[in-house]
Amino acid sequence: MAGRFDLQGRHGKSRVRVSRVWRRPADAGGHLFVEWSVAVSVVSDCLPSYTSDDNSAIVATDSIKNTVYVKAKECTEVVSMEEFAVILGRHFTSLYPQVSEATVTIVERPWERVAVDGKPHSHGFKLGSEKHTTEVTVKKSGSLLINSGIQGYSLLKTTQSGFEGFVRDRYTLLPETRERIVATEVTAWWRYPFEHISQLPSKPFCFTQRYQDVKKVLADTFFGPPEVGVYSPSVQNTLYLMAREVLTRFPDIASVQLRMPNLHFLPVNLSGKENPGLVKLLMMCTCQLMNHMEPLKQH
Ligand SMILES: O=c1[nH]c(=O)c2[nH]c(=O)[nH]c2[nH]1
Repeated sequence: MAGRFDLQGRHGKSRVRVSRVWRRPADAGGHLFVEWSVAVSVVSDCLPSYTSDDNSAIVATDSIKNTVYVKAKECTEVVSMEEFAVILGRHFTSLYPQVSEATVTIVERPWERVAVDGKPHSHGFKLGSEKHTTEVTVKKSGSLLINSGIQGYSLLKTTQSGFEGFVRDRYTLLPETRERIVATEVTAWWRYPFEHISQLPSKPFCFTQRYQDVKKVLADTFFGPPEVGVYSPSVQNTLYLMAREVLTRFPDIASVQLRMPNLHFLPVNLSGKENPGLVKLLMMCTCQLMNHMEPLKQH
C-alpha cells in the first residue's frame, strides 16, 4: 500500500543584499541610506515539484531575489525595514495564488551618519556596531506577525555591579563581590501588536524611531543615571529591569525577549604580583516578558 504523507513546501532566498538611497536636500536632513540583507521564504502549494518533475507552480528563488530589488526601487518614499518586509510579504501572498504565507527577515547594516566638526554630514556615513533586525510573516488572509530586534549591542560598566548570595557548595570557586565589572552583548526581540494588515497604522508608524527608543531604554536602564549609575545585584535582575522598562514605556510592544551573556572580567590571582589581570569568560542569561495589554486600537 502506498504511504500517505502530510507535505508542506517552503522555499526562498536568503542573503539578498540590497541598498537604497533617498536623496533629500541638505536642508531637509540630507541623504538617507540603508543596506539590508533580506531573506524571503514562502509557503507555496507546489507539491508536484517535490513528488515529480512538474515545476509549473514554482516561483523561482531567482525571481524572489529580483523582486526584492524591484520593490526597493519602487519605494520612492522612505520606508522602514518593517514596512519594506510587509510590502514584500503582501506582494508574494497576493500575486501568486499558490503562495499562502511569506516570511521576510531583514538585518540592517548599521551605517550611521557622520558628523564633521560636530555637524551632521549630508551624505557621509560610517559603519556602527549593533544591528537592527526584523522578521515579518504575512498570510494570504492578511494576518500578520511583526517582530523586530537588536543584535550585537555591547554594553559595559566598570562599577555598580556585584554578585552575592548564590549557591555555595563543593563546586563553587567564585568569591562573592559587591564590586566588579559587568559587560554583556544584548540580543533583543520584541513583538508589535498588529495582527492583521488592516491594523497597521495609516500614517506611517515609525518602526525605525521605536527601534532607537528601545535601544535607548535598554541602555539607560543598564547604566542608570550618568553621575552615580545604578547598582546591579546580578545580570538576571538587570535583564529583567531592562525588559520591564521596555514594556512599561511602550504599550505598542506586546512582548520582549532578551538574551544577555555575561562577559566576565575576573581578577586573576598573580600570587604576589601587583595589578591583577583580567580574564574574559562567558555566561548566558535569557528571559521573555509579555505585555498583558490590549492590542492597540485603530483611531
Ligand atoms: O550576574 C551574574 N549571574 C550569574 O548567574 C552568575 N554566575 C556567575 O558565575 N557569575 C554570575 N553573575
